[in-house]
Amino acid sequence: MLRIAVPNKGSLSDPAVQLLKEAGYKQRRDPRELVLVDERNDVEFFFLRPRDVAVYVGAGTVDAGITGRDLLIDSGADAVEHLELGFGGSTFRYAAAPGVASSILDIDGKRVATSYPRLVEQHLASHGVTAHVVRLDGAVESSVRLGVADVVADVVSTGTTLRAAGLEIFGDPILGSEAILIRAQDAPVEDIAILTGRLRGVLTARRFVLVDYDVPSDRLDAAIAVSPGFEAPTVTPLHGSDWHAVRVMVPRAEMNHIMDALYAVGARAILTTELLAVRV
Ligand SMILES: Nc1ncnc2c1ncn2[C@@H]1O[C@H](COP(=O)(O)OP(=O)(O)OP(=O)(O)O)[C@@H](O)[C@H]1O
Ligand SMILES: O=P(O)(O)OC[C@H]1O[C@H](OP(=O)(O)OP(=O)(O)O)[C@H](O)[C@@H]1O
Ligand SMILES: [Mg+2]
Repeated sequence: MLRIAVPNKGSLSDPAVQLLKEAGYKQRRDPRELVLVDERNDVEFFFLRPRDVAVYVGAGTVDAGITGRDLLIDSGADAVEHLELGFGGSTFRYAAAPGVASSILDIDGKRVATSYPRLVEQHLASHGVTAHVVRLDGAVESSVRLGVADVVADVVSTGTTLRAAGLEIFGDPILGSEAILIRAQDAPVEDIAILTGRLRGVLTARRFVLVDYDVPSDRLDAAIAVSPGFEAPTVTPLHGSDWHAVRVMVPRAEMNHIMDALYAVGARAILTTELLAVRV
């Protein structure tokens, strides 16, 4: 039975559970459940602290897990990124009071507060900067006001928390992070092929929609040129007429522009449908 680690709390937990549900897996009803067996899919889910997911995967006690790229790097675990999951996006940045620092080199000799000490130590070392890293559990932004650090290094999403603490981002981003599926370094990729295929299927279904339209046969090539589709469009002659019906996968973000362009070349009865899951 495949063993998968899922974040039990924090920003990654709800979207991870939602993704697994859409991929056809059973998920827990009670947030106090620690383990859930999905017999039908031959998978066992372990609900773990997001920070600990990489530790278990690295130790090989679970086959794969969902975590953040920043958490994976900070864990130092022997696990590798397998698939980007398209949620939980953030950047990891340095910040300080205005005027204190403008580049990473200005951190030299200062105190840096963070909940991601390994990630920050690696980053400082790779730039030849020596600093004193102060490890905190959270609410890192308060460390400057409270006098335990000169600089913070933390997850930034909207930047609201930093602004509220009177801090300003400086230097280049340390990391761009998002939720990822990880696996043990030397675990066979085939073991998680079905899981990977299902997750990819949901991610593709979220990015694309299905567009159907009818088009006069002499406009067919022009219409196909507007949206060539994922591979090639499905084209069917309409009975007793010189029209064709076309079905094509279109990036969700382009959907309205493509519908406008199809209408302009003579397509009619243009319909867009949501996809639930896809195998390509
Ligand atoms: N706004 C955000 N705040 C914190 N983490 C975020 C945010 N957006 C995305 N993430 C990602 O979520 C992961 C951190 O999740 P984690 O559960 O450890 O912290 P959290 O969401 O801040 O929850 P907690 O309330 O336990 O601090 C990281 O991969 C981080 O990049
Ligand atoms: O850029 P923003 O949109 O403001 O989000 C980023 C903030 O959110 C998280 O804190 P969280 O609320 O999880 O508290 P914590 O620091 O105790 O983890 C993170 O650690 C940052 O502080
Ligand atoms: Mg947090």
